[in-house]
Amino acid sequence: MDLINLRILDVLDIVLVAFLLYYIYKLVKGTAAINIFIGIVIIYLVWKLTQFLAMEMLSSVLGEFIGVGMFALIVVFQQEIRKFLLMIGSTNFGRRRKFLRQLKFIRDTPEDSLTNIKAIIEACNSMGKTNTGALIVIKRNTSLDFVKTSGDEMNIQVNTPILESVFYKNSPLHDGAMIIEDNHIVATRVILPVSNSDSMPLRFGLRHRAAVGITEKTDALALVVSEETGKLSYIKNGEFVIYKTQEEIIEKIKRDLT
Ligand SMILES: Nc1ncnc2c1ncn2[C@@H]1O[C@H](COP(=O)(O)OP(=O)(O)OP(=O)(O)O)[C@@H](O)[C@H]1O
Repeated sequence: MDLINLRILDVLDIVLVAFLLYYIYKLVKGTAAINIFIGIVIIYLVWKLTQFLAMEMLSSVLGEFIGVGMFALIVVFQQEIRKFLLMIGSTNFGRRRKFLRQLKFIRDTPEDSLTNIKAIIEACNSMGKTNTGALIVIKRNTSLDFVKTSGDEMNIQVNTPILESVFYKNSPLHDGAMIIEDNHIVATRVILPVSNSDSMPLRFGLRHRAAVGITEKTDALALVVSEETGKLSYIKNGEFVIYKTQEEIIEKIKRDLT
């Protein structure tokens, strides 16, 4: 019985390690950190091999290196570790929020705090038609106060004409990003942290890099209307989300916000 239990735990152990490695790979894929990650995996495998072959000296040298290397790793992978923890934390929060909402179904979230995604996407599409650039960030769990202060704080309920007029080229508010929290525009002209990921195609400029940057550092969602092409991009967890139709992007954002 013990043996069977042990085997099941072993399988679980391997599956969990595989998941962990997969997520780490996903986080560092396309960044300069990928080479460091591969280097570490190689050193670790060599260390394990030297242990297995009982090569005492080499194994103790590599063991020391890996022990100290842990601290170096935290420094080198600071951004990735942050993103990873955020990913884990925000998934749990999302579920908990959904669960709580189901529990208190009678006193559900007030209508006006459910973000009007349809209005946002309609505004983005109409801005796209006139090649009006826009950058909209929608808050989820992580606070965006650290960027909000760089812009002009406000409190206006989301609706299509307001969004369009903010990003209208001659509007004094059109520059920078807009932040939306619980269906309210809470800041405009916000300066976002720019991503330095080298996996982004060169054709994307600062607006797209800023959208990727904020979604790497927080769990927020970002929408970008390109001034050059009019195309709408949806960015989550530092990556461009693929969609085909307007209905599909609305559904995806709604799902990501619950
Ligand atoms: N760090 C930032 N935070 C917020 N907004 C920014 C930031 N950097 C640039 N922007 C916005 O992006 C605009 C310039 O975008 P740029 O042309 O470099 O981007 P792009 O990704 O090529 O987009 P587009 O396809 O619209 O040209 C700026 O006028 C500004 O409004």
